[in-house]
Amino acid sequence: MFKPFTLFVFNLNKTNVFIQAKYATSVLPQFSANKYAVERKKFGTVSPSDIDYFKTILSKERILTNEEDVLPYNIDWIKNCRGQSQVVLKPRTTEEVSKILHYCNNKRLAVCPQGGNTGLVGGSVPVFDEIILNLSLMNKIISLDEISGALVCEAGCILENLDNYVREHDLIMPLDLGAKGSCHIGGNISTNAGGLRLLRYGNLHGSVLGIEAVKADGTVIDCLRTLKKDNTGYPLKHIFIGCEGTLGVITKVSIHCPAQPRSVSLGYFGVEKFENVLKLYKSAKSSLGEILSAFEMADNESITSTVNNLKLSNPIGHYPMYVLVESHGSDEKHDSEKLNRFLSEGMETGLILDGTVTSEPNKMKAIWNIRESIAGSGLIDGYVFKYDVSLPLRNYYDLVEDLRKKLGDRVTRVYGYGHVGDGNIHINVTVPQYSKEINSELEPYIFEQVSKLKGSISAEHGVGFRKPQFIHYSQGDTSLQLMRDLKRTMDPNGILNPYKVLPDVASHE
Ligand SMILES: O=C(O)CC[C@@H](O)C(=O)O
Ligand SMILES: [Zn+2]
Repeated sequence: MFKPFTLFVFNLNKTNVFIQAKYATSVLPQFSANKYAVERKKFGTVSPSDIDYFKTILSKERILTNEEDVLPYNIDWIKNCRGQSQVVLKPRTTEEVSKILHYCNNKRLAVCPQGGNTGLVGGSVPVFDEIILNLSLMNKIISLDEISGALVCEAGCILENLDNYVREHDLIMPLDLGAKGSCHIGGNISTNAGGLRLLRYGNLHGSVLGIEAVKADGTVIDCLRTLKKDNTGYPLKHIFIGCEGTLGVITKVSIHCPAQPRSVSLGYFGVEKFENVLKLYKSAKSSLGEILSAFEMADNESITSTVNNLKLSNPIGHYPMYVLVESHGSDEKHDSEKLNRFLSEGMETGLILDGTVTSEPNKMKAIWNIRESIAGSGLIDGYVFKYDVSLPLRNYYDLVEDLRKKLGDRVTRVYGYGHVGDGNIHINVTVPQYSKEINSELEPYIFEQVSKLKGSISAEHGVGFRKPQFIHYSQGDTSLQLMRDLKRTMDPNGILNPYKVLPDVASHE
């Protein structure tokens, strides 16, 4: 039976348990209700005979059909989107993924590939009743070359587990993000996740050495090399990096792990205004040079949200802006000389008003925890409108101030924080409950402003199903057409993660 898509908004009570659900909207904004119903009919609905077939591939306990068991896989972690899937499949091998997709493609059954389900744009949960293909059991580490740093593993490995593993071999993972304890490396790669240290270690297009992925028809594409250099034909692995599961399901990855830094320090500073944050960034680049591993900012509202809502303690007083500066180096003496120069310059010029610098792992963890908790802290206010944009640094913070003026006390908070070193700011607007009126003031306004400044409407979280109708603010017609052509070539029946990324390519006749 056809079940309509629901974009749910859950209100959270103070203990983080959702207590009620309200519809934000009943159809995807880019489709009229009629068009949507027509689109949806292009896919089949899972029947008992399909389940019987899946039982020939997967053992019983790896097929979830009980409504209660399936529910957590249908809802994204910010409890914003809720699909209506009837079944979760948990393959253990690439061969199983291939057989499942081959079957689904023939039967026109839509599939939503899912990793740790930590995405922020609804890309990892179904829209309707797509089959959820959850990769959590594909979590084996296959090999690690300690000399080259090439790690090969399955897509369902949790990022933090991989980091712990490679650290035993004096290496680290090249990416780190707040969701590290539950996100999967396959999900990170298929969304091209950025995170906290992109400034130092670059993005995943640079770190990923190889990929094994399964196409919609079940064909296994083996690009699982461990080479740094390989100019033989089109660089296919890049097609899967950031495709959000719409062109194929990543099953194995090979990734370059840098050496574990021997000396790490973290500074947390109070700053008077955003202009000074930029000056401090310039100074950090020149004083710290190659050891600068992260330069993050959070405004006062962001820190207040975390400290008040999550009851965390802030080791420094109240300031309009906060900055985190981290160094990864190999020589403690040399690194502290650089840090001292940065600090004394910052204090002499008044750019740093107050702060703390530490190399103690527990203290660094506590400071990072404040920064990493900002993303979830707004949920306690009720509903969070989240925007993840790239902007030229000189305009980085303007939109936050602009929105504060525009929205006034009709919202609970407007706050900005993010990865200054990457020109990527997260703007969060919180309200007690979802409001259509506020939504229409924010969108497309924010995207229009970002587009005018030649920024990106999604810096690192992807497009998912929240933003396809806005993708044109960042991509031109000819680029979009090429993306559609690529989708049609890779997935002619449109079964892979339909309604995500591209507008109007849910499926094709
Ligand atoms: O939730 C957000 O808006 C941002 C999440 C994440 O990318 C972060 O940098 O903390
Ligand atoms: Zn971020």
